[in-house]
Amino acid sequence: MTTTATQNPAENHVFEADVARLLHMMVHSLYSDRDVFLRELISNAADACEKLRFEAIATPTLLADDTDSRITLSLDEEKRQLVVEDNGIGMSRDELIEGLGTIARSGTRAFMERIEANKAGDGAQLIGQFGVGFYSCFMVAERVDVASRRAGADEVWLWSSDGKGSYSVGPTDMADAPARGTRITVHLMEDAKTYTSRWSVERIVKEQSGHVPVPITMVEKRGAEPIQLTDGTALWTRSKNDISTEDYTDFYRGISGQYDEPALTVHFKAEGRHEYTALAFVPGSQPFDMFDPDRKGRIKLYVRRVFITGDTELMPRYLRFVRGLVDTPDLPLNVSREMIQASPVLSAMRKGITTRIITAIEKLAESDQDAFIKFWENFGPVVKEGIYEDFERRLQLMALSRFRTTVSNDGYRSLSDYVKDTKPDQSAIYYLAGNSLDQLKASPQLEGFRARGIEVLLLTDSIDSFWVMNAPEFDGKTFKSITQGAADLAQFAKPDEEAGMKSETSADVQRFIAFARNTLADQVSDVRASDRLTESAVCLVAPEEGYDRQMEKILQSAGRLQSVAKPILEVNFEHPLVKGIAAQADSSSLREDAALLLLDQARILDGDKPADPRAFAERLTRVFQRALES
Ligand SMILES: Nc1ncnc2c1ncn2[C@@H]1O[C@H](COP(=O)(O)OP(=O)(O)OP(=O)(O)O)[C@@H](O)[C@H]1O
Repeated sequence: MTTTATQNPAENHVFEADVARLLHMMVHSLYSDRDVFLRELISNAADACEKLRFEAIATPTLLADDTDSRITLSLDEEKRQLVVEDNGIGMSRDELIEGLGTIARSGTRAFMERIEANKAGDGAQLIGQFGVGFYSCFMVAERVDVASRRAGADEVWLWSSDGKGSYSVGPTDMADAPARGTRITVHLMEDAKTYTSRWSVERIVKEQSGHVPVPITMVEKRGAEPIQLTDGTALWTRSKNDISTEDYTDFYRGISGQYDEPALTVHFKAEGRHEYTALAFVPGSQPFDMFDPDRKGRIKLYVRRVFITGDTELMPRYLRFVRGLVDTPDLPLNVSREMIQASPVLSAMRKGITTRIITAIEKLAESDQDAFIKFWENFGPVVKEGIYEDFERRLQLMALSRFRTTVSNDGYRSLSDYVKDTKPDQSAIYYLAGNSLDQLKASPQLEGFRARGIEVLLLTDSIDSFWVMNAPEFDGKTFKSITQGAADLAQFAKPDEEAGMKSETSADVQRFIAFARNTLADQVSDVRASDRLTESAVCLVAPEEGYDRQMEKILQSAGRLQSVAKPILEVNFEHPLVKGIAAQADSSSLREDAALLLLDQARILDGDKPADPRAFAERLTRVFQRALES
């Protein structure tokens, strides 16, 4: 039965609030690069053809006698129209409303915030990444009509909107829609006439959509012969020698939705027990949602050139920035999602691609320092998750990692660099973890290490605190936090002293330490003389057992620590202030204030607040008053 417009008039719908906001932004903020709308429509058309091929595996009748996928662009200069038509899966009424009236993806809010903040004017570059593709046609359209017929259905629906807040959906005549698939008629704005010009459209298609795996033809004007613009051959099936860098870049842009150049391209064919072809890219810049906990890998799975799913675990999480695809003849076409995840072919492919990508990164580190550092700055924080997660490859990933250290200045050091420059008898790789490099550099805990010329890794990524705890030895050296346990620095000489020389603790200092231990007993587990301080009077360290200071803070703020171990207050008995306080009689009321103030000072140096800000202020006032009176 054919449904006609007269039987059932179109209903009006208001766009979801987020869509309306997005449309407003499309038109007002992204105006500068309007060509992208065509890429987005073509990419949706190609996806629709791939979805149909996939559904047709189970239901071959969906294809009827029209088995070859195609995308056709028809231009009409007089009517100022551009039509993008595909013979793909098509959309039912509900799918039209769902697909073109709402925004399902959570990342869209982040996208809009970024556009609104107008950061680096990168809006157009973000369209593809955020998947807000279709709406981009309102950058050039006064009105858009989408006529669609879902494969196998005998209804045709027309969605129509001027992009100003509402749209209509209603049944339409068969004659107004393709026999299968979707026809999108873009009624162009006066200043967007260029999209009816053969040359413009041809240029944009070749530049932006040259590697879409569905052939694209163009009908220049009504009644003209169709011209083939691209042949839809899958790039990855061609020999590497026949593919230029530009070809790869275009393909990468299509698959990633990013506009940059790929930092690395890995294309290979595996033969032997499992056969597959992989084409994967490391992007040249960070995808916006790299740290989104829901973000999955973005490697598409094809079986004999048929797109099966984009939702497989073909990449370990710590390589989630890699984009690309794998095509294998070793899985059945009608493979289910569960079968895929459990399949040994999948794990073989995952292993194979992971190895190739890591090898390519290693080669980059050897061959092009600058490019490698750029890679590291973009993706290092994610790659380091692998040291924690990938038991098999953790040493390899540790060797790849680069760090800021107390001697790196503006550059980076590898662990091999570190180990090469360790002191004789230094058995540990020392590290200090925290939130910001500046704060770490100013940390009192570093003083004794600096004075002895011992390098310390400065770790600022949140994953750092995790992997260092589980990391195996690197080149025979263990990782040791300098905010935990004893520093044992006396074994290393300062430039002006001999190794093993320990200054004598005076009786006064010993007395003061005993007093402070007593006074601060409910706040610290110990007060002791420090060999890690040279300039500051005090610092806090964590006890030998348990977590270091930074890890404690991370776990505490995540609500994952039941009770926090009391820290140890280390006191620099060479410091004139400490000496002066220590010289006071035990009965002096200054001593109690001093002990408590020293503890709060250590807290502040650690980036924390005094335990009781009011009591802290009162104590400080008393000390000032005393100084003024004397
Ligand atoms: N030509 C088409 N044929 C069939 N469905 C379509 C077509 N164009 C759009 N759609 C549907 O509308 C939805 C929204 O499209 P839109 O371009 O806004 O985002 P997307 O394509 O899902 O995201 P991404 O750009 O990340 O692929 C699509 O997911 C698809 O379901």
